[in-house]
Amino acid sequence: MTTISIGHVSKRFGPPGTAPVLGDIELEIPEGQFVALLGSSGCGKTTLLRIVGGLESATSGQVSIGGHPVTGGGADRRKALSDVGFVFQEHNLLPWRSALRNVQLPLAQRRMPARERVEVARQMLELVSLGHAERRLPHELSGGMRQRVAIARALSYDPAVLLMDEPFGALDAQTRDNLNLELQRIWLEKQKTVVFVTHSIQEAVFLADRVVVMQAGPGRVVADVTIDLERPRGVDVMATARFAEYTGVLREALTHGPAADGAHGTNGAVA
Ligand SMILES: Nc1ncnc2c1ncn2[C@@H]1O[C@H](COP(=O)(O)OP(=O)(O)OP(=O)(O)O)[C@@H](O)[C@H]1O
Repeated sequence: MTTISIGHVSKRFGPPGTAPVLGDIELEIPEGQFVALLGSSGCGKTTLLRIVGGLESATSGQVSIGGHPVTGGGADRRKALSDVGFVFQEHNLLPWRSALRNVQLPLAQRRMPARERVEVARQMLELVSLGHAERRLPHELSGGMRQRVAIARALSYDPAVLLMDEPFGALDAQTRDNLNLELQRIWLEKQKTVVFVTHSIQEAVFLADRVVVMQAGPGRVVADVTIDLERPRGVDVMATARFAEYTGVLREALTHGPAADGAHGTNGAVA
C-alpha cells in the first residue's frame, strides 16, 4: 500500500515568473519503506520534506499520506498530519524540560492522561537506549543523546510516517555510525515509513531501501535506486564491494544526473 503519494509537486518561493525551487516531483512511497533523499545543498530536499509534512505549501501538485491529502485543507489534512513525526537537524527540545518531559510533549498536546503519558514516554526513551537519562535536561545530554530524545519524541504518538531532515548531520562520524545502527534497529522493530534527507552517500546506502537522488535547477529526481543489501546491516557492510558499487552509482547520479539512456534512475542496477 502506498503511504506517501507525491504527485506533480512544484514549488516557487517568489511571485509567478520567478524560478521554481522544485520542478515536477513524482514519488510513490509504499508503507514501511525507508527512503533516503540524497542531493547537494540547495536542490530542494528540505523543501520537499516540509511540503510532505505540511509545513510548507506546494505551488502546484498534490501530496497525500495514507490516502488523506496534505495539500488540501480541513479534516483530511489534520488526519494526514496526525500520522507524521518529524526529526530535524536541530533537535528542538525545550531546554527547561527533562528528556522525559520533552518526549511527553506531543502526548500532552494529544490530551493523553498524565500517567499513561509518562509510561509511553519511558518506553520510548528505553527504545532509544536512554532509559537511564530521563531526568536530564537537554544541556546535560550529548548531541547524539539529544537527537535520540528527538527521535523518541517523534515516535511517541506512534505515527506511521517519520520525516527526518539530516538528523545526524551535525554529529561526529563515530556518533553518526552508532545512531545509524540504532535507527536501523528501531526501524526494523517499528516498521515506520521513513523519508530521510541526507548529503551523505554512505549514510543513504547504509540506511535505506531506496535512495532518491535530486539535483537542482529546478529540484528534480534524477535517479531512484533500490538498495538490495540484507538487514540488519552492520558497519562492516560499508567495506563490501556491493556497498562500493551502490555508492559509485549514486555518486555518478549526483554528479552527472540521469543515466545516459534517459531512464529515471538505476533501479536494481547493482547485481
Ligand atoms: N522560505 C524560503 N524562501 C525563499 N527561498 C527558499 C526558502 N526556503 C528555501 N529556499 C530556497 O530553496 C532552495 C532549496 O532549499 P532547500 O533548503 O530545500 O534545499 P536542500 O536541498 O535541503 O539544501 P541543504 O542540503 O543545504 O539543506 C534554495 O535555493 C533555498 O535558498
